[in-house]
Amino acid sequence: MAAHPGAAPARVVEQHRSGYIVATGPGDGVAVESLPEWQRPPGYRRGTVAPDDRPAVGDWVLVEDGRRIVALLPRRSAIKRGAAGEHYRQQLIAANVDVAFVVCGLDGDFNPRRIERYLLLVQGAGVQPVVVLTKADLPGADAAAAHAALAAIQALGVPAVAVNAKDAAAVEALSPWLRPGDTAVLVGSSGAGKSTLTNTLLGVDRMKTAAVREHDARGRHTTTHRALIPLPSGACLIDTPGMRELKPTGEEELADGGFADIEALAAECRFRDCAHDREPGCAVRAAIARGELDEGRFLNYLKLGGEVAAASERLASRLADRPGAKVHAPRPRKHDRGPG
Ligand SMILES: Nc1nc2c(ncn2[C@@H]2O[C@H](COP(=O)(O)OP(=O)(O)OP(=O)(O)O)[C@@H](O)[C@H]2O)c(=O)[nH]1
Ligand SMILES: [Zn+2]
Repeated sequence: MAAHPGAAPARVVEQHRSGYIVATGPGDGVAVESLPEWQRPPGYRRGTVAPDDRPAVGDWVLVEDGRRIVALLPRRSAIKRGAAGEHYRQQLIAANVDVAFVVCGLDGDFNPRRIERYLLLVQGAGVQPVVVLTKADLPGADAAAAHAALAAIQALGVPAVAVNAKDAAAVEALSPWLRPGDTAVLVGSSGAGKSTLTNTLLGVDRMKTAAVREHDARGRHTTTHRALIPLPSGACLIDTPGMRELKPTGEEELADGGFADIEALAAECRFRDCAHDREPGCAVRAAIARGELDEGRFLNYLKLGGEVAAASERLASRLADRPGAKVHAPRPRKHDRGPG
């Protein structure tokens, strides 16, 4: 900020190919130019500016003359995903996110394995997860099962609530994580209730207001489908298409991502390289046999651990290919042996 005394901070609410829409307050938004090196020129050369060093939705930037970004301010969290393709790439989806609501319906689609996956991915981004079980009102939703699911998630130290996403009471249930200045995202599979919850959090009045503002003639850009949405509570909700398909980046930690208990058990196995299969003295198998560890969750731990390890390897070889590249190196794993 000292280098740009004439510039003012603003937050990125939309990202486009040629530039950004930034806002200095709820509901406003102006198109600004980005730094030339953040744009992809026609003959885009690899390694010009790493995607990580370009702003994404949720980032704070400095804007000069109200129309030109001159700097990207440091971010406190970043949601990235491993992008598919021949070469490993990381794609930055959202920045400065405080809380991720992991949305899962208590209907036939309820799947603890999927929740475990999202918890791991969210943790990798440095974001607080909160599990939101929707469709608690449906006759198909078994109250006892819902209760057990909530208790199991809370036992991992993760807050969890059950709601009817269509009911305004859901706003109250999520209010502890939607204080003024908080930034939230919704993740979860298709049909889980993310759009429904977004509409409920926005409130009907707010939606109407936004629609009216679209017609204002000040050249301001206001739409109802923007990527960063101010909520009536004073919190911000980031809703970008990329958010809906998260894959491990290779930077996740199984111990911090909801599997601390299994990692602790594995440390008790007789053999350091125990595959927890048929080895004697396996503490993991023993816990499963005693009914203290859910086998489905253990198998998911192996599966997710394999995905993280594979992504981590691709990230490492990517780094080796491009010594000068500014991609963050994976943190050393807590255990030098991967699961499985
Ligand atoms: N009764 C009831 N219906 C719900 C609830 N949450 C979602 N639904 C319904 O479930 C369907 C899917 O909800 P959406 O909000 O569109 O799901 P989504 O997560 O946004 O799905 P995608 O846009 O495909 O990612 C809709 O018909 C909703 O009305 C709930 O808590 N209770
Ligand atoms: Zn073992």
